Order: sequence, then structure tokens, then C-alpha cells
Amino acid sequence: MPHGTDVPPPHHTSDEALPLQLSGVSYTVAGRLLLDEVDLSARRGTSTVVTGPSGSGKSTLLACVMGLSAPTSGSVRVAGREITRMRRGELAAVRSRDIGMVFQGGELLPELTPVDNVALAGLLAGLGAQEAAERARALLAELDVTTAAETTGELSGGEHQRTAVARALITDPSLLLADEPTGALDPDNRDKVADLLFDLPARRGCALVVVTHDRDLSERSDHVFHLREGRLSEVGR
Ligand SMILES: Nc1ncnc2c1ncn2[C@@H]1O[C@H](COP(=O)(O)OP(=O)(O)OP(=O)(O)O)[C@@H](O)[C@H]1O
Repeated sequence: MPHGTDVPPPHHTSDEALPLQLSGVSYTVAGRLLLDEVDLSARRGTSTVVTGPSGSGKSTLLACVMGLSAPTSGSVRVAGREITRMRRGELAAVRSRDIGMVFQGGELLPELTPVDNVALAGLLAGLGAQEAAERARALLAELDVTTAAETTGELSGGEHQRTAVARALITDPSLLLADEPTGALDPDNRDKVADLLFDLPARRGCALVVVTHDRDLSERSDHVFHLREGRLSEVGR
């Protein structure tokens, strides 16, 4: 076997390197053109923030990426696969295996332990019970959340949101999405969760796409896009 400089660098085909490719995505709701021919690609190992006024369609854009809303026209490719015409079961599999999602309030089940909350996402994606529990414990340790807590409801706000990040990572997704992930946190925890999230593309090789009003997150991001009146444009900095 060759060693050192003879070893070729990791190679990704273009689909593998781009976990998210939106092209010409339009979405009309109640007669209003909310997304107008939106193009957006996110590369592995990079972060992208989408900002825009309240009601401009940022959450709707994420819903199209997750296959929860169907665009009026255009193409949405996740992990190299077109999802806009997928059957429900296939789409659910892409959503649970290739996409991790972090919501503003964490959306965890307060009565379960943190380990069970994280492991549950693994079980739903088809992991065995033992592997799901082992991965959950390892991720929580990595993200500095106590695995001794009896219920997730007793965690602090910051720990709660770090648990939500662990849950999103259990399948090692190529695409990590977050909708206002720091919106419910105090400034100190906001910083810690932001540090953690924006470290993940380099650490795990995923593409991170965050929808937020938080300027601190925009400043940490490799790319910043602004959504206004249906048009998405990259903000030069
Ligand atoms: N099913 C629907 N029927 C009617 N209007 C809808 C529907 N879904 C979304 N909208 C409207 O589309 C607009 C965009 O909503 P969206 O939640 O995507 O915006 P946003 O940019 O994420 O806002 P915020 O920053 O306040 O979270 C809003 O005016 C919303 O009321």
C-alpha cells in the first residue's frame, strides 16, 4: 500500500459533495408567490445561513427541502436524489437518514431521557436498538450533555438544545438543517450552541443550512443568503 503523499485525497462525486441542490424552486400559497425560482446549493463541510424578513418564506424553504411542502415547480435534490416526486415511504427514509433537523424549541419529548430522545431518531431511521443507544450516548458525551438525567425536561436550555443537535446527528446525515436554533436561548447558551453548530461541517463533513434572524450566526457562516419578495440572493461580506 502506498503511504503519505501517495494516498489520494478523499474524493466525492458532485452529488456526494452537494447534499442539497435546489434549482428553480417556486412556491405559491394563497395566491402569493412566496419562492420565485430559488436556486441554492450547499456543499459538504460548509455552512449557509438564510435570513430575511418575518413571513418572507424561510421556513417554507426548509419545508420544501424536507419534502414537507411540495414546490409548485423546480427541483429539490437531497443527497443527490430528486425528492419532489418521491413516494411517501421513500421520502420518509431520505428525511430520516440523510437529513438532520434542529428546531427552535428542540421539539424533544420531555418525559424521555436524553439518551432515549436521541436514540429514538436512530430507531426511526432503521438502526438497531443497541447501536442507536450507543451512538446516542457517544453523541451526548461529545456534545457535553449529561447522560445521567432521568428526563429531558430537567435539562437546562443549553443542554436541551445540544440534545436536539445530538438527535439530528444520530444518522450522521450529510445535510443538517436548523430553523432558529438559538432563538429560545439566553446569550451565553446562544453562543455555545452556535459554536457547536458551526463547528459541525468541519468536524463531521456535513453541509449546515440555518434559517435565522440572529446576526451572530450570519457572522459565523461561510455563505449568507437573503430571502426577500421570493428572491434568494447571496449577501457579499
Ligand atoms: N398553508 C399556508 N396557507 C396560507 N399561508 C401560508 C401557508 N403557509 C405559509 N403561509 C404564509 O407564508 C408566509 C411565509 O411563512 P414562513 O413561515 O415560511 O416565513 P418565515 O420567513 O419563516 O417567517 P418567520 O421569520 O416569521 O418565521 C407567511 O406569511 C405565512 O403566513
